Amino acid sequence: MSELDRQILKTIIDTAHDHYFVVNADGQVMDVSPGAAAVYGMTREELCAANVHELEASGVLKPSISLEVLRTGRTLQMMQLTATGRRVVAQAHPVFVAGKLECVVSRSMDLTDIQLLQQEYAVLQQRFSDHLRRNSRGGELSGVSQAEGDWATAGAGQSVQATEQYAQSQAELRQREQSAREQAECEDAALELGELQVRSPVMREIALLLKRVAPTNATVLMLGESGVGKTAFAHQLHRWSQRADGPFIEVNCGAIPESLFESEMFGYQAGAFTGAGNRGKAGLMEQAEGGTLFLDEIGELPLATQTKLLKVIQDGMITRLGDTTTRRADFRLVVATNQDLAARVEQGQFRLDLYYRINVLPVSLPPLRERREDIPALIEQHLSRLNQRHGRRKLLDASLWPILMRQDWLGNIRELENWLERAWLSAPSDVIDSDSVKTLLNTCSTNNANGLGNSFGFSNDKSNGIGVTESFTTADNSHRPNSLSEPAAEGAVAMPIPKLGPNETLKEGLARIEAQWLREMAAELPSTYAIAKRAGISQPSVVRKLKNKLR
Ligand SMILES: Nc1ncnc2c1ncn2[C@@H]1O[C@H](COP(=O)(O)OP(=O)(O)OP(=O)(O)O)[C@@H](O)[C@H]1O
Repeated sequence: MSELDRQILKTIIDTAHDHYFVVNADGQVMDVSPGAAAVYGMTREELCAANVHELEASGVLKPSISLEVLRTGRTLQMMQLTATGRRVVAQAHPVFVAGKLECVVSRSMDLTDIQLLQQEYAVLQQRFSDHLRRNSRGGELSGVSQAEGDWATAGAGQSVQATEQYAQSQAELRQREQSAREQAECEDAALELGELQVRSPVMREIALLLKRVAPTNATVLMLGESGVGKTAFAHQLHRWSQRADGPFIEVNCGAIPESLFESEMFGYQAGAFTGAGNRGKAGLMEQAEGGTLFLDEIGELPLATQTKLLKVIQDGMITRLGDTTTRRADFRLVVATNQDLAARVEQGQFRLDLYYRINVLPVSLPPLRERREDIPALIEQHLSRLNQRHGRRKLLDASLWPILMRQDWLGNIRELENWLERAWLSAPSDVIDSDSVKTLLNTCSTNNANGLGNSFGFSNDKSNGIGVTESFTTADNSHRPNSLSEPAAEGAVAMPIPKLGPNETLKEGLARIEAQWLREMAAELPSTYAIAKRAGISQPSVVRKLKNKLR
């Protein structure tokens, strides 16, 4: 390479917006671009004297993409979190000379600034439209608003003033952004959320509300679809409450047979019934003494059982089966359901008086598709759990993030976790990329036309080998998956949209398809637990659906 070529290359690297890393086959850093220093929190000289093994071990590179490329010999792209807290998307390419991997060139782009700019842009746009609205109302502009209006509509002669004002407004925005970040950090610390990932404003509001009501003894009713986190938040409510040192007793109302409800919940005296034994047993309500009793799937309780539960709630007393003495019920009641209890009351399937008793503090947890901001943190947390559990360190390729963010996750967080586990297990290497989970991508649920479909809602971009949405035709159903419990065959990713019957409503059509799915799964899978796992819903929901739909 001539001196001129070298200088041209150096100028390109030194002045490029992206940051470059060049690493030799042993992982020794050969060169970095000057901008990399700020992103990785070390000087260029320090970085050039280091080895990527050390940089990864000390947390400067989380993870080192160059190491992955040295291991796999393949081009990779992934998200990195740097030691200075910046999020970058890194791309690394192996360089082969005569078939031998000689070095890795990686290029990273700092997304933190882009995100900041997007936020600034949104705020500026908002200001601009506010300004237009004020103007169109013909109102007088006040001092500050006048300035805002001026830069937004400045003509050529006012450009210097407009630029200064723009710079000032940017500084203000940065300051606001910083204090919002600090406030969020303070809130997190105050909330002590433990394992719970709560990023979306709506979930932060809910968490704050729950923390506020935790010290009271008020009954909380958790509402929301299956898998949204009702149990997880009930548990957190208990941890925040003054009963945190007491037990948290979780009861799945859908899983207790009606005939056993009383003995399970209230307990029994010695000899109360055949087989009761001679020592008696404390019921679940007694076991919850000093703590929290969490009744999940409360909508599943039969009417007769609802009456017995209501009596305990009203009287605050428990009587064991076969006993004459009563004991004080000392627990905080938290209940949950994914059903529309008000509708069940109207249909005569749920007691109105019990409904009022439990509907003291209703808290609705929105489905994951309505708070997609929570998805990245949930994925990161579960991935790190899986890595810990299996003693490996698999990573998610950056190309998968937007795909996973787009999914509707009809089974909510449970489905997301199950999917991730399957992806983790299916990926042959330490990088989970769209190639290694190609068939699995079809098994994510999405809110497509039939609302139940397992086709992945990609665009028609086939270039990445996964974005195919065409339906099967009757003439070509050779790609159709054989069964619902198996992922679709490679290359076949969409299901045909079933037609509604001539007089069938949408609701009836959906129920018919759901029943058909369940029938097929019940025939193929060994247990309701296996069906629940496959369908991404809870096991009691499966039992209830099988009972209702297959009648
Ligand atoms: N905010 C969260 N952060 C981290 N994990 C969560 C969060 N919310 C829920 N999860 C996890 O998602 C999974 C499903 O949550 P959970 O069992 O609480 O849902 P649910 O609404 O009670 O479901 P069901 O109605 O089917 O009983 C669990 O593994 C839980 O730990």
